[in-house]
Amino acid sequence: MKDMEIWSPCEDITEKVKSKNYGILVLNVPIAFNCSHHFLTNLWDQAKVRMTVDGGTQRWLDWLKMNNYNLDEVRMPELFSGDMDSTPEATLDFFKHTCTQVIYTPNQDETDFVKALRELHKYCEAKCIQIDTIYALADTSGRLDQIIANINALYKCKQIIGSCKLFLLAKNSLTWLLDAGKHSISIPQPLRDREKWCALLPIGEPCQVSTTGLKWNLDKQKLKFGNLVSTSNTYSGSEIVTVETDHPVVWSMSIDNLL
Ligand SMILES: Cc1ncc(C[n+]2csc(CCOP(=O)(O)OP(=O)(O)O)c2C)c(N)n1
Ligand SMILES: O=c1ccn([C@@H]2O[C@H](COP(=O)(O)O)[C@@H](O)[C@H]2O)c(=O)[nH]1
Repeated sequence: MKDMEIWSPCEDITEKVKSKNYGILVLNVPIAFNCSHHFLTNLWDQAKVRMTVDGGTQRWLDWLKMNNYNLDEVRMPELFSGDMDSTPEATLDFFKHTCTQVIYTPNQDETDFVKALRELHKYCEAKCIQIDTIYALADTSGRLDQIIANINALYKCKQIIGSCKLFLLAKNSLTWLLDAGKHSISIPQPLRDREKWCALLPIGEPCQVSTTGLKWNLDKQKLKFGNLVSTSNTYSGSEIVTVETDHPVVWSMSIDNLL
């Protein structure tokens, strides 16, 4: 187990320069970021590998058109996968004339998201592309089953993408899994100053957690559904939040006004 896992994803996505070793994946969710559209196109353009997942492909094309991008001038995804139940025939046809690899993943025992992670990993291995991070555009509104399935993907992804980190990036939140052990999470000043929300969610299993840097810290307390779950928490002002947990726990934080 590592001594302390260091996280600074807010800085990474806003500065977009710290690590360019990331992949981006567009799920079938509304692309409704409150930010300037340059943020998204930049995140897309600078990725080492781009992927759209089933209905996410149409969402991405529609978003580009809505923002007046010329499709001939935009980088197409390297990969587009799914069981294709949400993709119009015309969109599949469109991709036949591009360099995008279209991968049909019909298995109905896993979500298109999880299957996409597997395909992305295979692609990177085959092309010797090194990525250490994947941002999945995964808005947290709408279907509760899919929201939970997307969180389940955080739990499953280690078996699929190894040590590569997976973040669910929504228009106003960033969510990822903290493994058992110690973590240091860097909190940008605007989030601390505005006392934006953060949460520790023991979704997979109960866990014993200690924290520093939060308004409502935990001291070897058990987080468990049906008992204590740390929601609507916020920051005490410290630049760093530390979390020590004996089992994996989901960390979610507001990124309102950051992008
Ligand atoms: C016990 C069990 N419950 C439910 C399912 C059904 N199931 C799980 S994942 C999956 C595929 C979901 O596909 P995805 O494209 O991710 O979502 P969709 O929008 O089509 O629901 C299906 C059908 C199953 N195979 N096993
Ligand atoms: O309401 C939704 C629908 C879908 N997702 C995510 O997108 C992929 C692909 O979905 P399709 O419906 O097959 O196009 C799915 O696996 C989910 O991860 C979602 O988050 N919310």
